[in-house]
Amino acid sequence: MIAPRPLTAEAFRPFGDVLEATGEPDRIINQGLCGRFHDRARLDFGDGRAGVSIFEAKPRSLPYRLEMVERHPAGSQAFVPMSHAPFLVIVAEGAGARPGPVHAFLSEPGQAINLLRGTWHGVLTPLHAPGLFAVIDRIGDGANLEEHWYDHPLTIG
Ligand SMILES: NC(=O)N[C@@H](O)C(=O)O
Ligand code: NI
Repeated sequence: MIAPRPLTAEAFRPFGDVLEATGEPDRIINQGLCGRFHDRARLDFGDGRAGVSIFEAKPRSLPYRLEMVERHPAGSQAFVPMSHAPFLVIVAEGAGARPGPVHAFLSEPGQAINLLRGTWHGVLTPLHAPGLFAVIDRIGDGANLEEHWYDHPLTIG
């Protein structure tokens, strides 16, 4: 069984970015009433363009049966919760044809993620309703989805 670890920017850095309001803001704006944590995601949309979509995903529960991971070779993908709830983040190492070791993370309320272009990941996995997320990813022509189905599903949790 793969046990989820707490989601931290440091641990997640090889796979993507953790978006959160921690530490001092980079800028104080709006007459001092707002802190801006500026430009925190390594976005990459290749030859496409940025799109914002809304996902309404069914909540899952732990232990979670991981049947597949996927990756987007043409662009990054960010998941921004629209509810104040943790969600499950699953990624796998490797840039080759097959994913490497799998890692699972449990987010804190208030954290969002941006997956780097080409990062193997489990699909969006909320753990609480409503599974509402804003998703920022590549809109464009051409294939942008590769899937790897495990012969024997992995257990997370
Ligand atoms: N297919 C799709 O739009 N979503 C997936 O890429 C996902 O990671 O959830
Ligand atoms: Ni995806």
